[in-house]
Amino acid sequence: MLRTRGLTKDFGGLTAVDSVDFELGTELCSLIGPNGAGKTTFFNLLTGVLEPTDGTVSLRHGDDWEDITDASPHETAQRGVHRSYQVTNVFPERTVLENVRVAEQAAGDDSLTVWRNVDHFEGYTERAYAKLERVGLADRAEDPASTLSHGAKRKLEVAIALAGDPSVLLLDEPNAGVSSESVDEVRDLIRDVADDHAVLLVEHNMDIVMDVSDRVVVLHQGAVIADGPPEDVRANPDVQSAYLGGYEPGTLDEATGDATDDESTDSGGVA
Ligand SMILES: Nc1ncnc2c1ncn2[C@@H]1O[C@H](COP(=O)(O)OP(=O)(O)OP(=O)(O)O)[C@@H](O)[C@H]1O
Repeated sequence: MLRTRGLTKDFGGLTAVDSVDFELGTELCSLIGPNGAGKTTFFNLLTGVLEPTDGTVSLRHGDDWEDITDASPHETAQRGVHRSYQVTNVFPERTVLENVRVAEQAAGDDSLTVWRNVDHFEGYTERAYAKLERVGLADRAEDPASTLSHGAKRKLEVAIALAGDPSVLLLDEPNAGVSSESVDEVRDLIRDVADDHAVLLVEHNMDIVMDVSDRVVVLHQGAVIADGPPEDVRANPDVQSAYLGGYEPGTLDEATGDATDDESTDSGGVA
């Protein structure tokens, strides 16, 4: 679906992404690696947020590959590559439904009139509602987004990323800040959307990565050091020394240094 060849990004003297050859198929592929490995930079190159120093990004349409290296973020999204962000990206004062409807309109032909609330946008509303049903937020449709818990906000971000029916989903730490009670729900949602989308997931929670992934790619200092099924990657000595550091299932916080926040740190705090 999405392919890179020799993809490279230099920031001054630092090579953040180093000659990466990568191809995402119709699968759930996780991209892991230590802090600073280049994961976010790689996402930014795939989505046109950053221009590469070298290399190409291509998107598959049937038997053909379209070079989208120079496409803007908007053009990349229009071609069916959507992403969710590490940092919450919702309009807090708008309702949950409005947030998704705006994303549907932005993906459609009404991007200049996104906030107009008139009946002929019914189609967008219906499509937005369907996304909320998919992520399990239909009962919160009319609530302001600010009243959602961290976990529910993450689900809303996935619904926003689904708006416009992309073929490729790039999910950037969809579990960041999610309480331990909601982690399983978000994990199930990630697996569910992978049924009909090619998904590239950046995730620090190794239990989730090992559980949901069809394939795991490991970045270290901008380069791919391992690529394969989760069990092979977990057993790879290079990966163990660069990143996992003795990871055993159920011990992720010790392995990655990551922690999940309490839901109460969020503004709304609704479970
Ligand atoms: N705009 C920038 N200017 C200069 N250096 C940058 C810029 N963005 C990222 N870097 C550097 O590039 C390297 C890769 O950063 P990046 O954020 O892509 O890593 P990451 O794997 O996403 O890390 P994390 O897991 O902490 O999110 C880091 O050394 C970072 O400091």
